[in-house]
Amino acid sequence: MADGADAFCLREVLVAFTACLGEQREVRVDPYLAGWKGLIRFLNTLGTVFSFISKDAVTKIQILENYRNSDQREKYLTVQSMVEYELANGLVDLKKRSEHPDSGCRTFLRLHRALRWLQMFLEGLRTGEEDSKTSVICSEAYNASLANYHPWIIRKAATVAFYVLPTRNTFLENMNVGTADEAVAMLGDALPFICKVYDITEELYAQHKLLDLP
Ligand SMILES: CCCCCCCCCCCCC/C=C/[C@@H](O)[C@H](COP(=O)(O)O)NC(=O)CCCCCCCCCCCCCCC
Repeated sequence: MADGADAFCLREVLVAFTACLGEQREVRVDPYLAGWKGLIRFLNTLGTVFSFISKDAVTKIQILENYRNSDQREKYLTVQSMVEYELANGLVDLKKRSEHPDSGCRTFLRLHRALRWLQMFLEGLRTGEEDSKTSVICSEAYNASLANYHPWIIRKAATVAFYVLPTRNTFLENMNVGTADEAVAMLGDALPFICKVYDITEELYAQHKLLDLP
């Protein structure tokens, strides 16, 4: 992977997720999307077999960025303000996708579910044996999280794609933060922030009964 301005760096991604957390437990949307964009850049270096995943993620990021660039941008500054604004104005399809198929709330929920996968995957990488298979860590994380929301055909395609992932140490060394051990140390520092972002969002969505948005 080249060392150009676009090269993936784990540090930047983790800093972005850390920057999501506000003092009042608010979750800021811009750094959240920046974190995902960094991850997608990395995903794109892993091969075209992952294109169907990155395309879907990019579409969702774009929907949320469009809200952030619209006249209502302030309402989408944090997940909390987005939920409040969209619910108060009837902008969320609660039972079936119809008038508001791409609400901020349902779109963010898809990334939120993927964040659970990320959390489990990074934790698996952090605690895994040196020569363990990234594909196994990845499928275990996937099966315990996102897979529950995907139809059979997507689960199948994702599982096939995971096979091409390199071994754990090569994967960690590709993160551009030094040795595999250094990457592990950085994951240890950053994972609590990712967990916190996940937990706060989960609690907010549960409180408003939004966890099953179509
Ligand atoms: C390192 C290998 C990365 C493997 C990625 C594992 C996640 C597998 C996700 C498979 C998603 C398949 C694409 C389609 C999904 C949609 O059907 C589905 C539902 O959307 P809908 O309700 O609008 O129809 N969409 C979703 O669930 C959102 C998926 C978003 C996935 C983002 C994954 C980004 C992965 C970035 C990996 C980078 C790893 C770097 C580690 C430091």
